[in-house]
Amino acid sequence: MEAVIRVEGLGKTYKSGLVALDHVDLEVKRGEIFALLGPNGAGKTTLISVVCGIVNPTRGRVLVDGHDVVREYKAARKKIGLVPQELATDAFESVVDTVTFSRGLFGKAPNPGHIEQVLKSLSLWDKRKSKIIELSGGMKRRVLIAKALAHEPEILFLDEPTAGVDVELRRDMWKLIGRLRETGVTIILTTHYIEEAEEMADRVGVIDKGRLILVEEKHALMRKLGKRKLTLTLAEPLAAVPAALGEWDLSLADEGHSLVYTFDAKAERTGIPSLLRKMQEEGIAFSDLDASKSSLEDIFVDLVRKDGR
Ligand SMILES: Nc1ncnc2c1ncn2[C@@H]1O[C@H](COP(=O)(O)OP(=O)(O)OP(=O)(O)O)[C@@H](O)[C@H]1O
Repeated sequence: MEAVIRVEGLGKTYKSGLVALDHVDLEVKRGEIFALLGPNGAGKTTLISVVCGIVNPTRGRVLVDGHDVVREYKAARKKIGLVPQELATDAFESVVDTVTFSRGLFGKAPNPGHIEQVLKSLSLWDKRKSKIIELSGGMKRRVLIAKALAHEPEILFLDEPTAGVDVELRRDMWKLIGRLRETGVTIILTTHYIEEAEEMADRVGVIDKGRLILVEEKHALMRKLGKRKLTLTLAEPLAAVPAALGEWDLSLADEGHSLVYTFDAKAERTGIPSLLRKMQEEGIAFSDLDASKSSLEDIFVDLVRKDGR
């Protein structure tokens, strides 16, 4: 698929000397949902801000649909809708005026039909005449999305779209993002909820300390790095993993009441039958067992921990 965003050798050093981005290369494909994951302070917002032309890069360049974000700022920015973390808008304006104004900022001709459709899709139509200040936090979040969609962008950036929203609104937003993708919009989101990336993303990028440490198709990532776990509830608790079971990757949990065996999700031979045989030989009985797969969250935590070493 064709790249709609090209990030080449991007670096950002803030005046304080802090290196927020360190040689980032990335291509985002047209029509995909790309999730950018990373711990606090990793550089996610800085990267989005450079791509959106809000922060100037120190090195490298960004092309948005072929337009350089610095030299051809207007043309590049017109393609992009940005949903920031915080609402910076006139609290005393009405919803419909705020959203209509956002469209005008990009030099687009008025289109009340489009604004109506955006407001309806975000369940804001009934509130269109309300002042922003009168809305709940979740509704303000919807207004941010409506503003970003007002000028019919081809690329939508969502910075922490569901931070602090309730479960219902989160599900609604996921549905909305899914519908936008169906219309061909490219979506880039940052999130701390790995579940969100697991639910929606086609590809995942992990950023840590300003470096993009991994970009991978989500399912491939989960296949490649996923681990499976077998948890055995022991009949009698153990103080330590017995030496006789040293050849398996075992740990104790639940104050010695559970034995956890971690193994490669893609391995042909799991090692479970031999482990169970050995346990029987050693007289270690279990009363229950449970198998699980690692989530994207486990994989992410593991990656960032390894990067820190
Ligand atoms: N204007 C600025 N001046 C100086 N340093 C900054 C500025 N903006 C961000 N930083 C620093 O750059 C680093 C990256 O910040 P950034 O906001 O991009 O991270 P993030 O991944 O979005 O974090 P979070 O998940 O907490 O939102 C941090 O160390 C931050 O303190």
